[in-house]
Amino acid sequence: MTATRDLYTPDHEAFRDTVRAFLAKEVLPHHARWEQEGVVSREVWRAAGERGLLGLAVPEEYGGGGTDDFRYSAVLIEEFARAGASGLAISLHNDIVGPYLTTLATEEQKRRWLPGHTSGRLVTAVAMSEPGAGSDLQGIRTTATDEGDHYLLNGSKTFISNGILADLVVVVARTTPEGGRAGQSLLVVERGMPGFERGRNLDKIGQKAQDTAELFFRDVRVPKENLLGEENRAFPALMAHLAQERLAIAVGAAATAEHVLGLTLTHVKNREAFGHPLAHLQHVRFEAAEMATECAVTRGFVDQCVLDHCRGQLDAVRAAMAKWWATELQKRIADRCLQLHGGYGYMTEYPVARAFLDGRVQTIYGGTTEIMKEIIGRSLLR
Ligand SMILES: Cc1cc2nc3c(=O)[nH]c(=O)nc-3n(C[C@H](O)[C@H](O)[C@H](O)COP(=O)(O)OP(=O)(O)OC[C@H]3O[C@@H](n4cnc5c(N)ncnc54)[C@H](O)[C@@H]3O)c2cc1C
Repeated sequence: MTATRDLYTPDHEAFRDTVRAFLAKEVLPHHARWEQEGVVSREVWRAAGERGLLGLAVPEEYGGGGTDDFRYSAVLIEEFARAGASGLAISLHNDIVGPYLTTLATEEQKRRWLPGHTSGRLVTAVAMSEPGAGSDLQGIRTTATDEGDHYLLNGSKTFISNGILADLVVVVARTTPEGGRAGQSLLVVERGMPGFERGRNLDKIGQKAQDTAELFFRDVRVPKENLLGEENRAFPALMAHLAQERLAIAVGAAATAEHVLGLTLTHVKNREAFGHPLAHLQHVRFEAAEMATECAVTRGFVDQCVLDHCRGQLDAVRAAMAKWWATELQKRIADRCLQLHGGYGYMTEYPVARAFLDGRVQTIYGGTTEIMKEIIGRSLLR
């Protein structure tokens, strides 16, 4: 079933070995405990930094990997997906927050934040969503009022990944009341700033080891030195990075779908009913055939998008296509594979059950399937 992939070189595959070794030693032995605790340890972030897995795209002078080759990120994401290691939000840190810091930060800010980002000393998050604004980010109500040498930040955010552990949070706030999209800015809020408080670690149906939290800002004095990029220019900055965020999610979705299918093929070969392995049933063979075909077609498109992204040619529309298609596929495959496991599929000790639960959010965060279709539809019917 495995097709040859032209995407990776031996160097990428060597990096894959590093990631696998890290997962086997530092992540998987602890994951069940983290799921109970609702959060991963700080030590695992440090360990990831020591192994060179953080800040792959950050220049070496700040302790990063110094590569602009997104395929290394793709390898990392694939291996985390295959391991079912949904607790450590490493792709969020590397592929989503990282680019804001590397492309928008001043030299002084880079020196302040990037060494911690790459060593795992500073866990990062991005806070856009609010109780009243998710898909429609124009509705953001968090305000940052100019007070001379600082902004006074007020408002709240919700569903923020790494929300409990984060030491640096890139917050989208309104700096111009009537500016619409044009009136928003990015501020970096640091752990310990007076008035910055965390709410509950939210109780989710999946990704149990991942901390997802509400954040509250009450008269937080954010120094002007913590403005990231230009004032009132958050929207173009967000748009510039969304394609990579969506591609990263699509890469994980394609890898998870393949992995879950692989587990299921093994299960139906071993599980007997009516005197034969389930795999002898034509229905099961057709299920397997359809799913394997869908995975293979998806893999081709997602790999092409990764290559396009490496060449600087992935546009928002194709990233949206990859995101909605691959995550909807992941959802369908997890559901069908769970069914083929029968009652065992409903037991959380089985990886297929966890994949079903952990993967459900993939069609929601990073822009919902419906918003992806809006982006694509608009581009076609403008
Ligand atoms: C586990 C988890 C982690 C997250 N991590 C982060 C994070 O780190 N940082 C962050 O900022 N946010 C994060 N989010 C928030 C996430 O990005 C939002 O949940 C998502 O964008 C959807 O917004 P919403 O929940 O407000 O839903 P809504 O916007 O209220 O949407 C509800 C439904 O309406 C549909 N809908 C909305 N508008 C349209 C439209 N124009 N056309 C058609 N249908 C539409 C949506 O597709 C959806 O089905 C996270 C969410 C979850 C669940």
